[in-house]
Amino acid sequence: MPQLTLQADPNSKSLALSPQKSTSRASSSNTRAIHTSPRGGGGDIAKRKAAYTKKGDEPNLWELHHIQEDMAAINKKKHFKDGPDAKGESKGQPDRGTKREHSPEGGGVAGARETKRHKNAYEIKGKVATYEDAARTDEDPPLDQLTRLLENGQEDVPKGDCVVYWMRMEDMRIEDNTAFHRASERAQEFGVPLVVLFVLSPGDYKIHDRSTKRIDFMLRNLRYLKPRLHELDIPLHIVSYDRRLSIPKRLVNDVFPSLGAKHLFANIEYEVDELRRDIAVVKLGREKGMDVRCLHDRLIVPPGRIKSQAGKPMSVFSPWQRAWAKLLAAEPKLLNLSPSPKANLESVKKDERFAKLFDDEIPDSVEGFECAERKQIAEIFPEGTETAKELLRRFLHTKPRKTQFQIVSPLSEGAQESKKESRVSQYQTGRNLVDGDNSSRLSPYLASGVISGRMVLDEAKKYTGGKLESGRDTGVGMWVQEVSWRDFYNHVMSTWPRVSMGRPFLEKFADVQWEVNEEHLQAWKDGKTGYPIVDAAMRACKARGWMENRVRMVSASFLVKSLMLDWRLGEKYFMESFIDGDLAANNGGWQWTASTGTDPQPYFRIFNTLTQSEKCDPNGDYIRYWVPELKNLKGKAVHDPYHQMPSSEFKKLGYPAPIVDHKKSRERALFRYKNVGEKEDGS
Ligand SMILES: Cc1cc2nc3c(=O)[nH]c(=O)nc-3n(C[C@H](O)[C@H](O)[C@H](O)COP(=O)(O)OP(=O)(O)OC[C@H]3O[C@@H](n4cnc5c(N)ncnc54)[C@H](O)[C@@H]3O)c2cc1C
Repeated sequence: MPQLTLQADPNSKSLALSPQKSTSRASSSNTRAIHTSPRGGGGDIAKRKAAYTKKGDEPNLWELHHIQEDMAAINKKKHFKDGPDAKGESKGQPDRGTKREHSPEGGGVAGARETKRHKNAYEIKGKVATYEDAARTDEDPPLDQLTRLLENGQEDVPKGDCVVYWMRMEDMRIEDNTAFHRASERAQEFGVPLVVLFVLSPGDYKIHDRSTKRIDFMLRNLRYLKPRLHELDIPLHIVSYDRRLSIPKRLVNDVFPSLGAKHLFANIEYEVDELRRDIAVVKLGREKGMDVRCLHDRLIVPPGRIKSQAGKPMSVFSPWQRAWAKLLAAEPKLLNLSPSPKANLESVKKDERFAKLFDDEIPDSVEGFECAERKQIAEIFPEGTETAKELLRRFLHTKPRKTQFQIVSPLSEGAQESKKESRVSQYQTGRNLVDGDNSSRLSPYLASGVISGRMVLDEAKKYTGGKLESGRDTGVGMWVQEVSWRDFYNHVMSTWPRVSMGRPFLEKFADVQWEVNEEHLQAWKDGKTGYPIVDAAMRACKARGWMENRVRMVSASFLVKSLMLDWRLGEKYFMESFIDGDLAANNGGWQWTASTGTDPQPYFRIFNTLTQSEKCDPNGDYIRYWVPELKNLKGKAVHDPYHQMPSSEFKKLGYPAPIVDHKKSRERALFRYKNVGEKEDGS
């Protein structure tokens, strides 16, 4: 199979125009705006404009959009100077009126407060948006901008020679796919072929910290889809652009005209960069007389639908979740599945322009994202919607299996059918255990859209005789609640995009003082902290690209509260490692853990790693499997060998001693959260 190499993109000079390097953090966020200076200045913008003019480049709307946005920000400087009203808001429901508050929560504004400012590890690498940049983005979130743009649709667009559905790496399925279905309807109405477009964008993958496992999973799913699309005589057209900012222009100027396409359909991705890209596509497309439709599909309830009684967005999960369940009861059509797309006429192959697309090759790998463990990962997470459906079926109808946390196929034989003792029926307790397949393992499939949230809840509904349960008193109800967390964190990210720009939701914690300790960071990544449950989880993460929820929380908490390392370092590492890496969920999980997020774990509640270990892995099987140095230990010693064994015996294990003392590190964390901006030694 061919290997994808990065293509130079002559049309994308716009990248060179920005003097600020975009960063992986920016990725999901604000590529040009992320820098360490606390006050982004107009000088940068003037330079960028000058560079833009000097190069005599054709207008690139996306870049212009960024520049205009910055200009607008300067004009609004007065507005920002005073900082947000620290008292004005009730918890989690900032004003979303015409003049939005930019600090979601009272309690201090990073950068505005005079604190002893120590550079944090992450900031040194230039990964965190300034308070102002984030505030500006929150004030008029890109999703709102896109929505406004789409409200004034393009009228009377000629039908063109085909309709294009642009499949993204988050909606890789044929069934229940809103944009695919609507594109198919339009193609049928016009009597023209439907083409599926997939854009490979290594530049995006780099900047967005994509893992090799996730990119490989994406390619495997493309390979799964291609023959299924061909059965419908629908070609899968693959293009590749390394320079992500050039994508709108390349598609609108080159790809769509070459296909004679006037109508484009896509599902919305809620990350800031992706929204900005789509805004540019809509604008550029309209300039060329195209009709571009961006549709809600990813979530069960589209962002913005759930508001408090006062009409404000909600940031506390429990009331939000109740409103979510109430809305689904009132509008069950939100759960309706879209019909699958119809086949093209076979004559599509008579037109040379479309015929050749059937030969488009899916690369074996993307340069820079070769997955060394591909075979193993493909065994643990086989691709395809049919697999996802079978995993869901097994979760609902078969018993948990103790060996399923290992490197084994989830489709292996031996799963015993049982409704009464099925995994979902035991989910209330099972979800906190790591020594078996107690949860669904569907996160990679949901993150890549191989199966939809609606499809998943449709089965949950069937399981309970047609009524969707979402209360905590049954296993299935509790599981549905977990699925709603996915919606919730996407709502949060769409409403307060600041969270995806390296900013804490609670700005009052922006200046918590982190340690800068590369050795500790590396020990955490390598699973060599001397805390067995953390080490087991981190080694499992490396081997499988996946972790059970409980150990995601434990290992994240260990990084933040025990090692006192910046949560953004952990967030980035998880994204770079996970096959299910998803910005909204990952950021939500990290900000919860770091006590900086919406509805977070209070900062004074610090996980005791040892207690957590004994609860989530009661027999120590998970630890023994993933940390072979401890495989022969009996009883409780496996959770805490350093303290439970004579030192001479411990030394023989070849396993590290704990790199921090739990009690001392706990006190340190409490001090630093309580006294933001300070270190306990006054340094
Ligand atoms: C620090 C941290 C980082 C995380 N990073 C990610 C990530 O990158 N991608 C990701 O999909 N999940 C992430 N999660 C959430 C959660 O850990 C995983 O979704 C879950 O472990 C996946 O296992 P499962 O599919 O068996 O889940 P199940 O328990 O079977 O739940 C079903 C589905 O609900 C959704 N879900 C469950 N819990 C959450 C949650 N807390 N937040 C959002 N969605 C949820 C997932 O799509 C999941 O597949 C993170 C959690 C933490 C604490």
